[in-house]
Amino acid sequence: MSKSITFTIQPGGKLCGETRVPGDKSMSHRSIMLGSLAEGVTHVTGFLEAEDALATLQAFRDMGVEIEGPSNGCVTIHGVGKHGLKEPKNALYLGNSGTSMRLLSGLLAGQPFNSVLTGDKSLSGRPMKRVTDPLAKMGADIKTTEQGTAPLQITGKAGQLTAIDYTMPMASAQVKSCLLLAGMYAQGETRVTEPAPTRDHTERMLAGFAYPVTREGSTAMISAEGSLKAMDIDVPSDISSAAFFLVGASIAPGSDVTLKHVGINPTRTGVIDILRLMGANIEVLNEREVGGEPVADLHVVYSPLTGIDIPEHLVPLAIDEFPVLFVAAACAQGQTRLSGAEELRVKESDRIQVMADGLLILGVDAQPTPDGMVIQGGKPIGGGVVESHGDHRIAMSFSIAGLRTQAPITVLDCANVNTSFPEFKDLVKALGLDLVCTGA
Ligand SMILES: O=C(O)C1=C[C@@H](OP(=O)(O)O)[C@@H](O)[C@H](O)C1
Ligand SMILES: C=C(OP(=O)(O)O)C(=O)O
Repeated sequence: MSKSITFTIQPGGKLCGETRVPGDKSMSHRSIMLGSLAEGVTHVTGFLEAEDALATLQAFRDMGVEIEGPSNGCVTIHGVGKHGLKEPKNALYLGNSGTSMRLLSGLLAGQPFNSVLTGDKSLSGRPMKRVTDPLAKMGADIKTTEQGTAPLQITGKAGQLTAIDYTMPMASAQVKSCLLLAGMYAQGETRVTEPAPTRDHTERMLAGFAYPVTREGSTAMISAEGSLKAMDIDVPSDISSAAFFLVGASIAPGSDVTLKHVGINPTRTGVIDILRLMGANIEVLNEREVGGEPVADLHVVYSPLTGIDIPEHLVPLAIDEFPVLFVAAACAQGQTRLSGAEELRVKESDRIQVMADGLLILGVDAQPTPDGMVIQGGKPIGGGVVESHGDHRIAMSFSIAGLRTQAPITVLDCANVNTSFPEFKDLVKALGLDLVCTGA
């Protein structure tokens, strides 16, 4: 991947029009995983054709699953059944994708073959003990580096995993999903309790594939009793990608944007709640249910924002949206304070430090704290050159900031936008952002 892609944004634009952002990344990963384990043929539409989801797709091809596509978001998966995966010939390379690595570690722990999971520089620095420790309690054998990072060397323990009753120390859908997938191969009932609600796409999709998974309060439960029946999946647009337009339209006077067919699962809509608390004008229209997931069109019109103390219960429900919410805070009158979000430090980059560094370059008073940020907003924002640190959400967030800076902003190292949203620059330009992409 080239490091030399640069986005340069001229100030003063606004966003107007209608668009459909690409498919949900979390659901795209899970559609490949569960479709591969199902009996029969699963058809997926709306699949996210971006590097992270494609890494998952390639990993299952490497384990012998026949997968057609993707073509225009359509993927056909010829499921091999719960016990049909084959030993991959080489290490499974998962690129930048934490979701792929953590969910696969659980799934592969109980297979009758060994496997190795690797990733790029960013993924190779992210904590994996959060999955390998509870998996070890189930009888898994997974070696990490001394720092608890990838590569993960998995010795398959088919028939030897036992269920655990585990309370997660952090609110993580990746850890929960990893353990539920391991629980499909473990003796007894695996119980995973979350300290706060996290995205529940794994549970919903398992139920869609007719695999028994139950819930008691904050505990999800699964066992090895069951099989997956192929189904058709329509992946809605990713609210995490829609978030760039929700913030962009909210901060740029004259904006008026409609985002079609967005997934509004309540475990994902923290960004709407937070923006509304700040004074944003967002309407949720045409609510419907598609394949077990709520979907709607979102209409957002410019509205002056005010700083708030972000309620901590909303943090896991907006976890990937904080980089762009920091941009909203920089444009909001008064102080915005985020706490309880230390997880942001272990994403594709340290999203607290990297955003604070970039905002300071633009002249925004942004004070990082161990678990969040305090931003004094509402003052004029300058231009300048900021680094994305190879993190897709940082690159797109600073591009959106260009709607309100007083001079051009240049965002370096933007190739990683392909991780989750390759169409970003085209869609945002079509709605009115003056963005020029240079480099190759
Ligand atoms: O389960 C998922 O698909 C994801 C869960 C979240 O990570 P954590 O579970 O580490 O919070 C999120 O940040 C990530 O982008 C996708
Ligand atoms: C954190 C993210 O993804 P992952 O953990 O799958 O790399 C993200 O997309 O913002």
